[in-house]
Amino acid sequence: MIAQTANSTANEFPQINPDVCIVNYDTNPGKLGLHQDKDESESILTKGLPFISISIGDTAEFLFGNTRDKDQATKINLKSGDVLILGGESRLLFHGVSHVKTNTAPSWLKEETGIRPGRLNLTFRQY
Ligand SMILES: O=C(O)CCC(=O)C(=O)O
Ligand SMILES: [Fe+2]
Repeated sequence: MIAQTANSTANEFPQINPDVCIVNYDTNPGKLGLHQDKDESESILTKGLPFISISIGDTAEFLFGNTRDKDQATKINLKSGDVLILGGESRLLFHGVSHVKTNTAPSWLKEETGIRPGRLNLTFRQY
């Protein structure tokens, strides 16, 4: 299942103690080709410990699947405030961003924070 409540998802994956937060700011097109995240240690990957991606600002079209073929990948929108957790059997899925959708950030966020056009993405990882 892809979309779950935070509570049910949190209970399914082993907890991580992140030691790194990678911060990216993507403007349109913000393309990130399909890849697997395998830089973490063998033991982290073997246990399926998740990494966590938080999206703020403009919406990204996010792709994931079992191969590097973007035509076979599932597409979902990651909107501002969405939290994506890839762990367990999903830990080594191929994933990427096809594009960032211009001017899709919530208007309250733009007004209250002055955030620039684009998508702020934070990924928390344990190495
Ligand atoms: O943009 C995202 O939500 C995921 C980013 C990602 O896959 C990565 O940094 O390896
Ligand atoms: Fe990744």
